[in-house]
Amino acid sequence: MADDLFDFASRQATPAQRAEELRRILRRNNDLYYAKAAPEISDAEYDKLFRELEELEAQHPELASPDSPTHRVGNDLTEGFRKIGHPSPMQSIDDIFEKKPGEAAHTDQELIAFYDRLARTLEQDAPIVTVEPKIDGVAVTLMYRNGKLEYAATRGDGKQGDDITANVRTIAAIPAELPAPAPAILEIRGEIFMRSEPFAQLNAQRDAEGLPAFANPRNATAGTIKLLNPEEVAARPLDFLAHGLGLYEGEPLTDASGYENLLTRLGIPVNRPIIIARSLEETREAVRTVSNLRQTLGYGTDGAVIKVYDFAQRGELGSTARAPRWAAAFKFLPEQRETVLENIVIQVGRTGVLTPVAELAPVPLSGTIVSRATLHNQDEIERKDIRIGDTVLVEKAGEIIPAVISVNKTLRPAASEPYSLYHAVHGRCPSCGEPISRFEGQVAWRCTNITCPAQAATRTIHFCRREALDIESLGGSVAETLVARGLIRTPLDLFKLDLETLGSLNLGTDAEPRRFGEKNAAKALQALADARNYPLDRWIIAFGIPNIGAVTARLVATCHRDLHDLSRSDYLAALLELQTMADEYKALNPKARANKTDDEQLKQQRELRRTELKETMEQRAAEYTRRGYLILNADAKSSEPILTNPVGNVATQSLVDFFRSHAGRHAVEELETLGINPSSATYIENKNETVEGPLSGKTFVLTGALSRPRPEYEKLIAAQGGKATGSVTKKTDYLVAGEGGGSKRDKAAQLGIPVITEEQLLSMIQP
Ligand SMILES: NC(=O)c1ccc[n+]([C@@H]2O[C@H](COP(=O)([O-])OP(=O)(O)OC[C@H]3O[C@@H](n4cnc5c(N)ncnc54)[C@H](O)[C@@H]3O)[C@@H](O)[C@H]2O)c1
Ligand SMILES: [Zn+2]
Repeated sequence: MADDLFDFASRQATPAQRAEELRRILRRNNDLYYAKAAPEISDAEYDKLFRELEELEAQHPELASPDSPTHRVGNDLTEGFRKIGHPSPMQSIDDIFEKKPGEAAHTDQELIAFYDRLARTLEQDAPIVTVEPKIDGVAVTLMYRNGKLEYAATRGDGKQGDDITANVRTIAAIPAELPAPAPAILEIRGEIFMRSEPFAQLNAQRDAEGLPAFANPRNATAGTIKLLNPEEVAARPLDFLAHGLGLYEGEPLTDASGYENLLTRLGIPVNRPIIIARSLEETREAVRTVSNLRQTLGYGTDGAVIKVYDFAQRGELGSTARAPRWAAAFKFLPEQRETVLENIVIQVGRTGVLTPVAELAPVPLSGTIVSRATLHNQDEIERKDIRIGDTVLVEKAGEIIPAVISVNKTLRPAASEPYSLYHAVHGRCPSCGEPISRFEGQVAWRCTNITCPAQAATRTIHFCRREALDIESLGGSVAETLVARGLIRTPLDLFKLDLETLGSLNLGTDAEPRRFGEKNAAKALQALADARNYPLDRWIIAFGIPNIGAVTARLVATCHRDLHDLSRSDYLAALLELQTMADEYKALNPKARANKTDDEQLKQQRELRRTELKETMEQRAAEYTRRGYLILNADAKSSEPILTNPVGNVATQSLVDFFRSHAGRHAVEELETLGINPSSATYIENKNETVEGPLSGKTFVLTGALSRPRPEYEKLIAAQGGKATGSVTKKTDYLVAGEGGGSKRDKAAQLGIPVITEEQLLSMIQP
């Protein structure tokens, strides 16, 4: 199958290897989908991998394992939320597919098998089931005690979930109180989701504010219910529908109709329609009915849920660790079509991300004519080997933007070439012509130019944020308008605005003008005047340099006097040079297998180079080690120089790149012209001298196996006024020893230096 994800790997690997690989991929995508609400692959792709693993585990029972993703529900637990134990587990639902993609025959085969299994287990020819739309949202449980909403929780790991009560209280569809007589205990299971129309409005609004759009309503919902500020949640169009029951104490409930009636009386919105089917044929028909209703429901659905009608029969069927045996989710196939990919164009988004977009020969798909599809990023293009001129399979599922699923390689033109986004744009941003780059650990190519026209509004909004220069009255839609009306091209242009221009700025339309006003303008200009004197770290944040957050910005500000100093930083240059030398030193290690040789001359040459490198490193680092800006010491065993870069290699590179880039240099020059040179409020000339603490004047040596990395202890000791050195001498006050550490222990014993444990060290800091 040409569109098989990772099919190359599957042909090479043994079943055990493939199972491990699939589990790894599924776990990663579970985390992206449930905990981070930012999936990277489509549900259909996920389902295919999941099914492959299920089949593999069925064929090779020895490979089965209870912690395989096939035996667990995906885990959405996140930090920052109280955990709530579920009185009965919140489960998933087993999928059944219409047919395998590309397979014409066997339609409904899995549905028939499911129904047969129900009939057999229940010893009944035609068990009654219900069929209802499967809502593509986020599962939630609502606990009502004596008619009052006690808490709301996510599914979590199935056993316990995150307490999202405060957020759920903002959802209008969920009653806080139920009309009497209410059951003593009523635990409602249901779905929080967004309807298509308000979702589209939300995205339009985000786009106007320069925020990234949500890929689909489910992601938007999953992200929203995990926001820490309920006020923000209240502004999002969340909705709710009930579809299940947890703990219950009240008038007896025996079946799906009783449940539906009870909830209707209590004013809890129920997912409808719930079609009752009394035979296999009726079930198949009901599934078709739900499928045909899809376009009219007003919310995204990816299937129909089939459930046994009678509650006693549900009990009889029971459940597995992951899902009930009395229910199944019939997954609809998303509509797919083949067409020719005529060209790939690169769009520069408002945040600087370069997105490849396919231009297609127009095809009708799910009710619209599709002529463009997102290709996501270079990695996706490579993974699917998509080339210009290819015949591709395009899919549109729900409201998601059309996507290219696979390539029909049998129709590939002979002259086609692999596609490279980087080469297509000659390594430069199509909007501003500056070099593009990739962030550590991210797949997207970006333009990081602070003066890129495509990003003017987003950059200005960022520049004005509270954590940056706190000019919030000029952020948001005001920044948009300033850019749209050509009054600013870059954030720095803000400093050139005058009272009259800003005051008469029209925030409305030509027909309905709305002036920014003199009073607001005066306040904004005052905020800009204040910003001129804000400390260096806030300016570093304002520049929006890749990989630089508030913590790094603050750290960098302690090592530089002002922007002028930072923009020509020898310290950052030294860190990069030292890292390069340390890497070369390591690469020449004679003990490394790659360096095994009998060539004595070569060995000598390498040794010479290593000595030279070590000396150069020590010289280059000298000033900064003395000032406590970095640590360079030797590994006890190999005497390999170890560089501890407190800024981090990636961040260091990012900063250096920024200030060396055309755009960065230009920004610094422009600030100079404007008479702005932000200075550091936290600059420390010599970090070794200034720190006073419980360890002041004490010298430590670390040895043996410690529970934390050694550099971490070194930092800790330095932060408390102490000093950590590499070898035991008369000047050493304490040897901190974990397990092992033989020679240093001997030396300490010889010199009568006390040997202490990690715990003793920590208690010296915090008795
Ligand atoms: N794209 C990705 O990277 C990725 C990663 C993980 C999971 N997924 C998707 O999630 C699915 C697995 O997620 P899951 O375990 O939550 O299962 P699921 O979403 O397929 O089905 C179970 C859930 O359906 C919900 N539901 C909606 N309507 C319902 C109704 N009418 N009746 C009963 N329940 C209803 C319930 O909340 C229940 O928890 C996969 O099949 C895949 O499509 C995608
Ligand atoms: Zn650009």
